[in-house]
Formats: sequence, C-alpha cells, structure tokens
Amino acid sequence: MIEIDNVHKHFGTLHVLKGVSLNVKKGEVLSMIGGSGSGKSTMLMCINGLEGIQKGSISVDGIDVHAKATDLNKLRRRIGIVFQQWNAFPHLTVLENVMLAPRKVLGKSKQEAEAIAVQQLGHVGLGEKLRAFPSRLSGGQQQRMAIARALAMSPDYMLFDEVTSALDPQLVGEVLDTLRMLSKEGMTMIVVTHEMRFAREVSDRVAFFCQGQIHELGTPEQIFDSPQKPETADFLRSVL
Ligand SMILES: Nc1ncnc2c1ncn2[C@@H]1O[C@H](COP(=O)(O)OP(=O)(O)OP(=O)(O)O)[C@@H](O)[C@H]1O
Repeated sequence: MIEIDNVHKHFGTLHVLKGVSLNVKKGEVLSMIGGSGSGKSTMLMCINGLEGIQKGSISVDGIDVHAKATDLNKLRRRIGIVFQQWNAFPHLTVLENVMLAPRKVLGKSKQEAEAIAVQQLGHVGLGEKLRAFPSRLSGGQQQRMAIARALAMSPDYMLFDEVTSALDPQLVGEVLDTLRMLSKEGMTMIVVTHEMRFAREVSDRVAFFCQGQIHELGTPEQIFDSPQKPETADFLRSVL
C-alpha cells in the first residue's frame, strides 16, 4: 500500500503540493487528472523519492520513502516509473536496453537478464523487435519498450507520468492497451494522464488535482458523472 499523508512540497518559494493525502491499495489503479501545473507529476516524483518533501510523509508498504535510513535504491526497485519519453541507449538493441536493469541493478546473469527481457518484451507485444535498434521503433513501440524495461525489475508498483502525451494520436491506443493489460493482471498503478477516457474506463479511483491539492477523489463514475466541486466540473468541461 502507498500511504501519502499531508504532503507539502516546495520548489524554492513555489508551494507545489499543499497537503496531499491519499492511500493506494495493492491492485488498485489510481488516475491523477488535473490542469497543467497542478502538481501531478511532482506527486509521482515524491512517491519514489526522486523529489524530497518538506512536510508530511509517504510510505510504501510501511517504508518511509523520505526517512534518512531508507535505502532509496532498494525501494525504487519495487516502484517502476515510466515517463513521457525515455531515451534508450541508441547503440544497444531493444533487447539489450531492457536487459540492462536486471543485469546491472538486480545483478542477474546475462542469461537470466536476457530471459527476463525477452519475456517482458513479449508481454508488451514487442517480441518481434528484440534485435531492432530503438531508433527504428515507432513512438508507441518505444513507450512499450520503456514499460518492458520497468517491468523487467519485477516491480510491485508502477507509476506512469503522461506516457502518451508525446505520441501521435494514432499511437496512443497501443500504449493505453498495455496499461489496460497490466491493470487486468492486478498491477498496482498510479497513472498521471490527460486521457480522460482511459481514466474513466481503467481506474478504480480518480484524483482530481487543482493547485497542489486533491480537490476531489472518487470512482470514475463519481468524478466524471457527478463531480461535487465546481472546479472539477469546470476542468472536465474544458477537456471533454
Ligand atoms: N524541478 C522543478 N523546479 C522548479 N519548479 C518545478 C519543478 N518541477 C515542477 N515545477 C513546478 O511545479 C509546478 C507543478 O508542476 P507539475 O509538473 O507537478 O504539474 P503537473 O500537474 O504534472 O502539470 P502537467 O500536466 O503540465 O505536466 C509547476 O508550476 C512547475 O513549473
């Protein structure tokens, strides 16, 4: 379980997260939606300790992410993160790129790392592209490679930060289908997204961020069909 309790985050004088509290249970898919600059991506960075916080706490399965004693590298192995874009190593094949993390971070043998990478690339539908170089992949395939790379660490949690935002519209579907598949398999996921249809169809709960706070949190039906706050309704009117 991910437990976020009254988190405040500042960038210098900019108060970006203003008391965010949220629990995400094992197997749950939570989408974070909201306007640009509302703090969604920053929240994700704080969850896996890429960013520090100034107040409050975040724990993952009881481990305090920001405690001095916490081994962040160890914790991060359990929390996969996929960004809008991932710059793969251009001189390595798709297979070699995905093998890197299990080989270097988990210390697997070459054979083991290759077996993991082959399995995860097959999982995301890239079984035919093992020997290709990243530059020969479409944007959607590159994102699926990034997902395979994260999955190769056998994470317990996956965080997705606008993974379809840089894609041409015709490539968005294949990446969202991969996320759908993971959710059906029971992966615990937090998904920052501008894809409202995805948020509605796949999420167990949706958190609407507004000015650094969770303004409204509920099931997709509650958020999309009967938002309780005018800010939520205004935002949804502007994007739907
Ligand atoms: N490393 C940083 N240093 C300074 N300010 C930052 C940094 N990262 C984010 N910010 C600021 O924090 C605020 C929240 O940004 P964040 O990226 O979390 O918003 P967001 O809700 O994810 O927006 P978007 O949907 O546009 O990605 C913005 O004002 C942004 O400029």
